[in-house]
Amino acid sequence: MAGPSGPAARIRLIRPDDWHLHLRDGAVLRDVVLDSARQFGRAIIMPNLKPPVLTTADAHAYRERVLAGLREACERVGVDETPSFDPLMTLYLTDRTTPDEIRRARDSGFVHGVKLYPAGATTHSDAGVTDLLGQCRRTLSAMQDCGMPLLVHGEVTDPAVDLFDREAVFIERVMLPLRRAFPALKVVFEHLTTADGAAYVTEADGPVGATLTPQHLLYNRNALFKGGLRPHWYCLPVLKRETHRLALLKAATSGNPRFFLGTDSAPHPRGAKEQDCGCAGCYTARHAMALYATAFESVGRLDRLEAFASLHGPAFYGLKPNSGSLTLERATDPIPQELPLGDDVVVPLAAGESLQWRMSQDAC
Ligand SMILES: NC(=O)N[C@@H](CC(=O)O)C(=O)O
Ligand SMILES: [Zn+2]
Ligand SMILES: [Zn+2]
Repeated sequence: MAGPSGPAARIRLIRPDDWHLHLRDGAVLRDVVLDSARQFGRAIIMPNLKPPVLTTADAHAYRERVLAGLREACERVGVDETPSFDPLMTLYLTDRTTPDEIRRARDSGFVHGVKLYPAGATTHSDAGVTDLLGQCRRTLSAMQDCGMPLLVHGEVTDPAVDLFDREAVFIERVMLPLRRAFPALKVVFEHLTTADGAAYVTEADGPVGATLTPQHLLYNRNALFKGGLRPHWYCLPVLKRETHRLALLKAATSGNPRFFLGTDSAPHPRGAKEQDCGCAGCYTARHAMALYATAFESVGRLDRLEAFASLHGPAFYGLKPNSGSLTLERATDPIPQELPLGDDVVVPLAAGESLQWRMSQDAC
């Protein structure tokens, strides 16, 4: 492992986990799942399918499809041994999720979180919650009692609030009242994008954590408009100003165990992004660890990557770190212009750019 500033040719980490991942379903799932399983021992699998993953039974069926998709993907590309990959499932919280469903989820052992999508906030969120403390009190209370984390897309949907302010306003309008009402509820502020969010998570009392994506650590909102409109840099919450990026990078590399890795890798077919009303979501799974290593190295903190990627997440979720390892080596490979995605293609984040790291071939 490199010291705070020493240039290393290789870095070996405890096998990391991805605490925020969209795998989708069907042929798309089969095309993306191996990208994650090659690097990560486990991933929190987001439930925003169409229709969403509402019940423990839905989550069980989806988990089986993920595992079958991984086996098929390995066969197709001729991987001898399927990488060990544990999909940690989640339920999609609605106004109608019951306390009984929460207890069933907890008893299942394979559901590790319940996801709050404020209705209308992001991709496939129309079935989401309309009024968290008005509609979901009993369910939140059951979650608090049985230690089930609430995973939060932290943006208000009020059209009167500027898009770039929606995370900061969410803290005031939703997070603070939620944490006052349920101080022992475990909450993950997903894909944090602002200095306000980083300060909140750092200072909040009680069990609060946050995931950070590679795009929010590496890029600011200029990337959306570099030489023209760039749909493949568009995700929600949207990229912010440079001051916010620097605050997020500081949080990620601080060693504070509340901050951990969550790619939010969210594949959309090229055509769904390059159109009048393009979808939100960046595809980062293929190069995830190389992207994070590039971000950490930019501030001379490769020595903090392992804790962020492999230790803080399991500690928050009450799990052990993985037993295997992952090796990254220096490289200057360009990110491909596109990758297969079902009967279409996906354009990965930063397509055409060169990274400084790649996963070592003997790593999986
Ligand atoms: N992040 C995104 O921009 N999109 C995600 C949804 C989400 O995580 O909000 C997706 O499912 O495409
Ligand atoms: Zn989200
Ligand atoms: Zn997401």
